[in-house]
Amino acid sequence: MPITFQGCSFGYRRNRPVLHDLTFTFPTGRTVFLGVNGAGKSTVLSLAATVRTPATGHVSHGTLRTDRRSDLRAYRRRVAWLPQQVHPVPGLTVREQVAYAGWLKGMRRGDARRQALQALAQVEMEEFADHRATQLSGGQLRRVAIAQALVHDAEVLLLDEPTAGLDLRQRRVFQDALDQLPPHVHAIVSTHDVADVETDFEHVVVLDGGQIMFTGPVADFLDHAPAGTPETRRAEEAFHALTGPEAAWAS
Ligand SMILES: Nc1ncnc2c1ncn2[C@@H]1O[C@H](COP(=O)(O)OP(=O)(O)OP(=O)(O)O)[C@@H](O)[C@H]1O
Repeated sequence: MPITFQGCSFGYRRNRPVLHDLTFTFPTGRTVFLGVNGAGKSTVLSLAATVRTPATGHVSHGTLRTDRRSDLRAYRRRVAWLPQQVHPVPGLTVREQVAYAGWLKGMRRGDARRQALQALAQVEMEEFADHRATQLSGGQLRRVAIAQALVHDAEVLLLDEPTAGLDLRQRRVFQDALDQLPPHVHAIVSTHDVADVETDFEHVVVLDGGQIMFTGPVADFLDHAPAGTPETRRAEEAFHALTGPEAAWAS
């Protein structure tokens, strides 16, 4: 089941609105979420994660709506969120931090501890399970945060720049973890890295100035690159064609 935005508007205090009456359904499967700095990607993901509340409208997953208090608990169990800023929890080991994330999502303590090890293995961090989370490098901490998103059986993963700061090998490990998700689990991954869009994702969503400029399969996205663009630059050029000055003018 997809995540749907219905008439969502949102602005940070006193600033001009970031989203205005956004109505949009994210594709299912593995979706890459693109946009220039400040386009509104993190804002969209945080609304879908119920970390922020839209001024108007709501987000839904199936019949569950974020504006119905009685739905919130069940909605949050279905949705996992990896924020851009990741913080270690002082005093907790890596395994405890991941298990804690699962417990917050309603898992039993024992299940959360067991699943935490499995999630850490998915990001090659099991050897750090007993280390203090505060002693990790930035990239290691990000991998722990990915494990936090994977630990409970969410149906939608909202991952905000999960590979920022990861080395090439760990980017591949992350991608393998995405590839191994069960078919009913959907991932929305925001990134500035368009190089591997074709191999790693099924769908593309492009946001610009809080508006959806494109949504569709990767092949259709790549078709926006000007004719004659070399294969290796098609994703980048397609992105520029959709978000460049002319695209902004046309909208
Ligand atoms: N906490 C905040 N307070 C005020 N304004 C904010 C805050 N967070 C984001 N903004 C503003 O909201 C707009 C959208 O920001 P957002 O972080 O959602 O974009 P983004 O596409 O995720 O950008 P990036 O790629 O740089 O992470 C920007 O103009 C930004 O300056």
